Amino acid sequence: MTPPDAPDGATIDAAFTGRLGQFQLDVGFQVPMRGITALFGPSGCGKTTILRCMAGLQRLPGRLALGAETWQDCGRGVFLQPHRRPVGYVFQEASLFDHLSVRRNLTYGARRARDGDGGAALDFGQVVELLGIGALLDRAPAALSGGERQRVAVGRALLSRPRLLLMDEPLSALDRSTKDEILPYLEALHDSLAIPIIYVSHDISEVARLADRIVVLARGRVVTEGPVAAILERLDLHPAMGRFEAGVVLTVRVVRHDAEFYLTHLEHAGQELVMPMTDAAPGSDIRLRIRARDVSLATERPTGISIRNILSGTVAEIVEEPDTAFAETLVDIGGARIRSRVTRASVAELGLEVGKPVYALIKSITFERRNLITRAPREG
Ligand SMILES: Nc1ncnc2c1ncn2[C@@H]1O[C@H](COP(=O)(O)OP(=O)(O)OP(=O)(O)O)[C@@H](O)[C@H]1O
Repeated sequence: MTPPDAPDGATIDAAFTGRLGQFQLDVGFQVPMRGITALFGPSGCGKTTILRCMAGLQRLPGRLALGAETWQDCGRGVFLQPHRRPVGYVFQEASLFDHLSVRRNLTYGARRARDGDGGAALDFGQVVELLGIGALLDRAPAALSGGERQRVAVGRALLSRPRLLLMDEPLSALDRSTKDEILPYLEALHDSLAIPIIYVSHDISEVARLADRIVVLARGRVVTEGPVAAILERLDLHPAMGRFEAGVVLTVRVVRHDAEFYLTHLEHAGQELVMPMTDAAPGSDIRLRIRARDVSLATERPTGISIRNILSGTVAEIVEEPDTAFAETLVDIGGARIRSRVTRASVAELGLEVGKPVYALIKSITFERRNLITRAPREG
């Protein structure tokens, strides 16, 4: 299945300004018309409102263009009504018709598309295969698990032949293990679809795993926007990004598998890493997420230590957090950077400063399978 890709350089250009009760929205962003763009930010920052504006469900002054197609331009009196916008919308809770089978729920979406406006066409069989819902077709929605319901909701949205897929915290109502079950399907969507996805989430590990780009929001405004790897290594975004889950994504090459110890050996810029065995093929690139709190620093290469991943690098940045015990550091390991959260006391004791050679110590165990993507990130 190789749907046509968006024309090179085509962008989604969105800008909305307006007041809703006490809330003031004033946002503008331009993102590639391909891949997954995450809208990330704390509760109440305006993520859902932006999606609703994009779908035309909320009418605020502004502008929305997909490539050469303008859906809204208040300056020119253009406002495409919601039912005329070829948008697939997936909500937190799948809103399926309970009296229809899964098959009829899916074809309901497909029927709507016949007099629709085109969009990246996927046929019924392709959608069913992509989402692994073939065995569910004759069931009633009441007989589905939460994860299965969400997959059917995504399938229904896709069969409406959207030109834009809007997903509003599609995993947040699911428990951890159901999330893990559904994430690979969302990754598959990313890899097979030409349809751009705007993905709302306040879970940074989900965003790190799925998204190509992040628009960081706070209090109705865009704090910053850019490729996921570049945004995640920014130490100055603490207030907007949260501390506990802070970390980076690192693209590494799979070198070989070690069946005896059940490990996979990886390589990044000439340095070796290991992780619990994955099924990714040797030679392929995978994406790891490494949390700052899982990385320690040493000024000499330690010996007699159980940690397998010891990467040499130099300190690129240090941000001490006033009135706390902690400092965030960025270590350049040759082309990529790793974040490490250490105490300010360690910074002082080890004499850490920009340019100082250090070793970043990462426990193998932190490379969890759910933090993996078997592809290199697309950066537009
Ligand atoms: N129609 C409305 N009238 C008044 N206030 C509104 C309206 N719609 C949204 N708001 C307010 O706008 C703010 C942003 O809401 P929004 O749902 O977009 O946030 P969010 O970032 O999606 O939050 P969450 O992550 O909790 O879903 C909130 O303070 C909300 O109460």
